[in-house]
Amino acid sequence: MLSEFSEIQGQLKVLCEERSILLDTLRQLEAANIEAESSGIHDGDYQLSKHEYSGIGRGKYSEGSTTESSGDIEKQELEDVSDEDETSFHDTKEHFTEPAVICGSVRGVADHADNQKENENQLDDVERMHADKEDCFSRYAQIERRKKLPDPVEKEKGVSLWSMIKDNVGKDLTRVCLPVYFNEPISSLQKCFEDLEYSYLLDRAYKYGKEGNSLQRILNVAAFAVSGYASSEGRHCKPFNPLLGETYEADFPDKGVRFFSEKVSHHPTLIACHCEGNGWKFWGDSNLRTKFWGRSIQLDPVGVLTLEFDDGEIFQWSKVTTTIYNIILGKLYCDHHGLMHIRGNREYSCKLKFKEQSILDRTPHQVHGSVEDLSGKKVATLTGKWDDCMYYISGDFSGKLKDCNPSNASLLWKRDKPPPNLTRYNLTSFAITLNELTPGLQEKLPPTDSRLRPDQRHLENGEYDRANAEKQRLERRQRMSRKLQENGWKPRWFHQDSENGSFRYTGGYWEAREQGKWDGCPNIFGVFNEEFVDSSE
Ligand SMILES: CC(C)CCC[C@@H](C)[C@H]1CC[C@H]2[C@@H]3CC=C4C[C@@H](O)CC[C@]4(C)[C@H]3CC[C@]12C
Repeated sequence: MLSEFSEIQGQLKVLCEERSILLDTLRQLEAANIEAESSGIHDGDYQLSKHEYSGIGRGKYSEGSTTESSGDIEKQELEDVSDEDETSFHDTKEHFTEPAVICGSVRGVADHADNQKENENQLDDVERMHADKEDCFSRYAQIERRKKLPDPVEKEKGVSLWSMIKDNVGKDLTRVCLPVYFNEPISSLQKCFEDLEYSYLLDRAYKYGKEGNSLQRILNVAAFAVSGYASSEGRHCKPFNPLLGETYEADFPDKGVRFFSEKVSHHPTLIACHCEGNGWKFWGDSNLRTKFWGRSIQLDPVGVLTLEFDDGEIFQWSKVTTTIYNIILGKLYCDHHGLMHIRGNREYSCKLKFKEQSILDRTPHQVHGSVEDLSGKKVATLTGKWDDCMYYISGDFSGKLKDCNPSNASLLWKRDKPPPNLTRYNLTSFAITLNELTPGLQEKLPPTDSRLRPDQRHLENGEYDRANAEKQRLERRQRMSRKLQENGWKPRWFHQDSENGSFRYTGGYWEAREQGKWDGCPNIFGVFNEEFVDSSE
């Protein structure tokens, strides 16, 4: 009896050890994967062997360790774990050439922020704003875009990350690939464009500024800066990490914008973007610094976003911190928190605080802030939620935010309703259109466009096995990227400023597209010489 007991005890011990090894592996995989994907988003093999891996003495990944390791060190270590690497995310920057139709009358939507008397009723505001939006849209070309993703060819599989790792126990853990099932059918190049969903706010800001209402201009810019976060609510899958040199174009005359992005570096992962609208240009590039906290992962975007109006007014800001919670157990969700300072080169600047969600918080996702003039005087107060709407009220209400409620404030932005029949990706109606090959588009695209990436296309079609096979093939290719870069590879459409290191669009993409001249755009998704990959590793 006793010996039986001690035998069971022994078995239990072994099981416990095995469990902790598994948990550890899981964490490393997740951290490396997030790191890899979030900015540029990669997927890849995780070379656990490189990172010393043993059940005992798991160091920084041990459960409950909340000591923050320095971002850089952490990143370095994560880089070692995964061959694929880093995380950088978007920035957006671009130009447009012909100023097109300018959105029509703004019909005094809360036109006089400076006019304290104006206490517009919320409903009125929404109606007016919608009329205003409609007005903008009717002046832009109407384009038929899809309303839903294709129906999946194969049945969805209930793969859990845990079962994936469990199945790999005893096998060579040095080369475990996360299946495509954890991805959403969007690349991070496309995800950058999601920030432009509410670009009509910039059209409106341009118009107000032109009419001499600079306060309304900055209020709409602030609403725009917040609106980019709305689509992240309920999204639990990782975007595809583009291959080095992968590009994405979005010609949306129906929104009056033209957007372009390119993955400009693989080590570290960097994406540069450039967008042109009517009367404005928006660009940026950024990298994500990742900190792993055990149960959560913190992403700190590095880099500056720039918005330039054709009349010379410029605004610059950086994105706030994003934390992804419950990466191991529980329901995964993300929160955005920190201070966003929108600096203008003229009269006004704006400070927005994204409040960190706390367990007891009954109203999460809050954003509050104020617009200041050159003397530092607060001239308007902003309040709202990043996943819902933003309001403003003239004057300084920052101390008494309760008075700044929707009944006496004016609406600046309201999020669009989610599409019917949500899939497990929870894409917004806008995101659903981003990977679509509209009729006639394929012939015009360069061979580097994200829409042509086979694994992403297969995932979108719900062909999971084919998607996985292609993903593994492209990941092998991705492994030569470091070598390529060391050998002097340069981005095709952006150049790096030697002073501040930021990437600016060099121009010429749309012109090349016009002529169908894609010289110097390699077939990055095609067949490649595997021998080269192996020798370059
Ligand atoms: C498999 C599981 C563990 C991973 C799920 C990860 C999802 C939730 C992560 C992966 C990459 C992340 C994105 C990476 C970069 C940015 C840019 C930042 O300025 C806003 C948040 C945003 C848009 C993140 C939102 C959350 C995100 C989509």
